[in-house]
Amino acid sequence: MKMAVMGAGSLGTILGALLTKHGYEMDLIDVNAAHVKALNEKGAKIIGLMDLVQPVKALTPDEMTEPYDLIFYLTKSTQDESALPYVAKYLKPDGIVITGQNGMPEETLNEVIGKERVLGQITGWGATWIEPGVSKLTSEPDHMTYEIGEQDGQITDRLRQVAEILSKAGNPRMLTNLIGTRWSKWTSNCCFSGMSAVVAGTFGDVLDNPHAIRCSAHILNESMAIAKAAGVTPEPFQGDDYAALAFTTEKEREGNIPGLKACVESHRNIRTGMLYDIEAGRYPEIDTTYNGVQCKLGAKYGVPTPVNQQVVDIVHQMAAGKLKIDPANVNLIQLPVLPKE
Ligand SMILES: NC(=O)C1=CN([C@@H]2O[C@H](COP(=O)(O)OP(=O)(O)OC[C@H]3O[C@@H](n4cnc5c(N)ncnc54)[C@H](OP(=O)(O)O)[C@@H]3O)[C@@H](O)[C@H]2O)C=CC1
Ligand SMILES: CC(C)(CO)C(=O)C(=O)O
Repeated sequence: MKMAVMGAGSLGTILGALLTKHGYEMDLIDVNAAHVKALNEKGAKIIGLMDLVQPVKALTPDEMTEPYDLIFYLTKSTQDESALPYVAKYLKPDGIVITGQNGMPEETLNEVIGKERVLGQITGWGATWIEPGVSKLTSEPDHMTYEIGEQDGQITDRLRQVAEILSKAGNPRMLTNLIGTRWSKWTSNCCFSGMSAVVAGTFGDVLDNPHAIRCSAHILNESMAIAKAAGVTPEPFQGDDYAALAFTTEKEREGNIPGLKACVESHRNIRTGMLYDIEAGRYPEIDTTYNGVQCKLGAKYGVPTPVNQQVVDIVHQMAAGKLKIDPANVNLIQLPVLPKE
């Protein structure tokens, strides 16, 4: 079986290295020529919570020649436009692509690749690209989870086959409600990655700021209202029932905040990749993965998203250099007034 990781960055370098180590024929494909060179010459070096140097085969998209049976798709959503045409061109007619991106990425892939060839993967671990050839694993290796599913919820032979492959790089679980599980992770990302950008800090900085965590709670509320309007049943994610944290009154919101905080307490050191992107002068995933998608879906289903919209506006202004990367930006967000109880 001929396989590739498309977008061998933070996550993809590690996934590609681990699958290569277990004997799979893997190509690590990435636009960063210096990274590709280092991977080929020195191997993939994994640091942080894993210590591994693994010889790998890497190439740039322009060097692709052979069709693939299975492609793990791990570029950022802001790179879809440049990466997906290569996936479409080099995927066998009966091949599959599985997207491990955050957000709700399947729809975008369906349009370019065709729904019948697209599977979804919720990546439950983190990594940071350090320099050419090097990626840092930021989650414990035994917490490297992959929740994978067919878009129609069937447990198929090909899904089992992907689970078998991913079992060599962590712990896969097959889902019958991919979108329901995605919804909860996506909600969590919008609450904490979105607000991590606004507070110019870590998830812990969001947790410790009373106004910021209330903003996160309202983002969750908007997301759950959209799920209801869209007919989606959110599933618990990593044991946390985000849907149960929705509220209608101020009293309920305050009562639910400790539960919301508990969902990410163990991730308090994470700083959203959107901040790194803004600092590096790159456009962040706000419109294509995080709160901007909430606003688009809210508009589609007639659900107001005032807090998500303010997060999007602030991140846009930060990315355009019109607002400083400053924790005080959180004070710009105004919350909707709720009945007291
Ligand atoms: N990092 C994490 O901890 C987690 C990330 N995710 C999600 O997974 C996805 C990937 O994230 P992450 O690994 O951090 O992203 P990275 O930016 O680290 O990796 C993406 C890689 O794709 C490369 N790339 C860009 N354009 C193309 C192209 N046209 N063809 C091939 N490669 C390309 C990038 O190169 P260059 O940098 O030069 O543009 C980069 O090396 C995102 O959706 C993210 O939200 C999900 C869970 C955890
Ligand atoms: C939260 C995290 C680090 C992983 O899901 C992420 O992808 C982001 O905010 O950029």
